[in-house]
Amino acid sequence: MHSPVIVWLRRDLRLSDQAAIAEAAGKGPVIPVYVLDDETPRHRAMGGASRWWLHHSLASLDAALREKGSRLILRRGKCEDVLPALAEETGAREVHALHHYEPWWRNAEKAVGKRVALHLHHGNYLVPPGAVTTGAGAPYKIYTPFWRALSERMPPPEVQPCPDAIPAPESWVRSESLADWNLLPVEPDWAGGLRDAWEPGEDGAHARLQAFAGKASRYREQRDLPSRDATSFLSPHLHFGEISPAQVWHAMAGAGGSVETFLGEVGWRDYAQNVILQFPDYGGKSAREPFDSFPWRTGENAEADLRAWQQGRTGYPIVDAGMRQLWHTGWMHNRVRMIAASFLVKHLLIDWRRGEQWFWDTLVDADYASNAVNWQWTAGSGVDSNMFVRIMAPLSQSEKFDAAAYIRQWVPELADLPDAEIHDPAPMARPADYPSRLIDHRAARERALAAWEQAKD
Ligand SMILES: Cc1cc2nc3c(=O)[nH]c(=O)nc-3n(C[C@H](O)[C@H](O)[C@H](O)COP(=O)(O)OP(=O)(O)OC[C@H]3O[C@@H](n4cnc5c(N)ncnc54)[C@H](O)[C@@H]3O)c2cc1C
Repeated sequence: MHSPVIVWLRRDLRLSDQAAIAEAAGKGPVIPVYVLDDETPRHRAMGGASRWWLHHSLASLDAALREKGSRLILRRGKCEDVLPALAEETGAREVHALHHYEPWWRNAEKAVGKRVALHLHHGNYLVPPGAVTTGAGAPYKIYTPFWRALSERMPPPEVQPCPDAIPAPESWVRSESLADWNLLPVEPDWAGGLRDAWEPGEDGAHARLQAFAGKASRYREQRDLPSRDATSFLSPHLHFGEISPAQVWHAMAGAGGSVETFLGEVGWRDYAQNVILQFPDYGGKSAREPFDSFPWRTGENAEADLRAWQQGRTGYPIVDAGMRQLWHTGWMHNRVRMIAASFLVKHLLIDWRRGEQWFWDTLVDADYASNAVNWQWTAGSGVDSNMFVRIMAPLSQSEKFDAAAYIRQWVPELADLPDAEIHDPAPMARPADYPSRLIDHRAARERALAAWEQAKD
């Protein structure tokens, strides 16, 4: 009998197109393990919405493994301690895993690799991060040339099906209980909206992919309209690796119409990871110098404004609709993410890191790379942008992208207002339970530009 092989699962919770599982299944009995690690140095503990998702995704993966004659072993602790201990306990000589690029995962991979034979495979990005370089061999900092170079390497490799059976060891080692990990909220149970909106797991991911198939060809025309469900809703599934980007690519590439624009967005995910590989601290450190001494607002009033933003009570309907959609479902439409993020940073002059943290805690697709890159892009503090002075006007954005139905759905206090008024209700038209604006747009703009003048000197 061959000695068993451990498969270390992280953000790659699927059985198909999963190179670590495919490789291990060809070598001997497989022990799939998920380690809940909040302890590895610089590890960013998952936020509440991500933990909710993780619970259900692990349950779904365990059920899928059991159909293949296997099961999922759960352990908690530092990966660099847990995995060598598990190898010793089971007699496993090898650990197989997919590459991950968050700084804490790279630390953990180094530490684990010193104590047990660790084999890392690709498969969570269209192209392995770091592999797309300029002619001179340097990594790209800007999306457009990055995407052009990446496109030349498409299509991605063919998708690998799930092995027919995953060989099991003679006996199973102890697993911790998922329920004991307390990943789900209890008091209060705020996850009702998440339960209604999502089906975590590989089946849920493929159901989303199928539902999107009929819409992909009209993506460019409709993706900015928050009142339509015109995007794929694949982000949490891609984040947790319940579906691979290669599977998404191969399923969609032939859809015709403007599907190229959609594939380009999937490429943003690769781009963001490419930035994190170059700047591992990007989630907490602005890439541009003026932002080190930026006069962000702090103190009681700023904290009250931050809370109003988090609760969707800024008095700007499009911002409030987005923030309430986020709280209720763990997801927000991309155009509205841009508007809401810009509003926090420029209208309220609150440090982008406070917004990044809130999104980290509340998004089901919270992703270190995509979140940080998009927040820094919006703030103008990123390697790829210098746009602080481009201040989005929430009201005209709301009109331009026809957000009336979206606002009615998420801000029911305003549901009776006609389209012409709903984007910017006049003081007399505001229902008593809807707040007045935290700050007037023009005053906010002037304050932001003055702050920028001060920071850049
Ligand atoms: C301030 C801000 C924070 C964000 N934080 C995150 C985050 O934590 N996690 C996250 O996955 N996305 C984040 N995004 C990007 C984007 O909003 C979401 O990926 C998208 O809304 C998810 O919806 P969808 O799956 O329907 O996307 P679709 O439009 O269907 O796009 C398909 C896939 O492409 C990827 N993608 C699309 N747009 C982007 C983008 N701008 N950057 C990186 N990848 C992209 C996602 O994986 C997405 O699932 C953020 C955007 C902003 C402006």
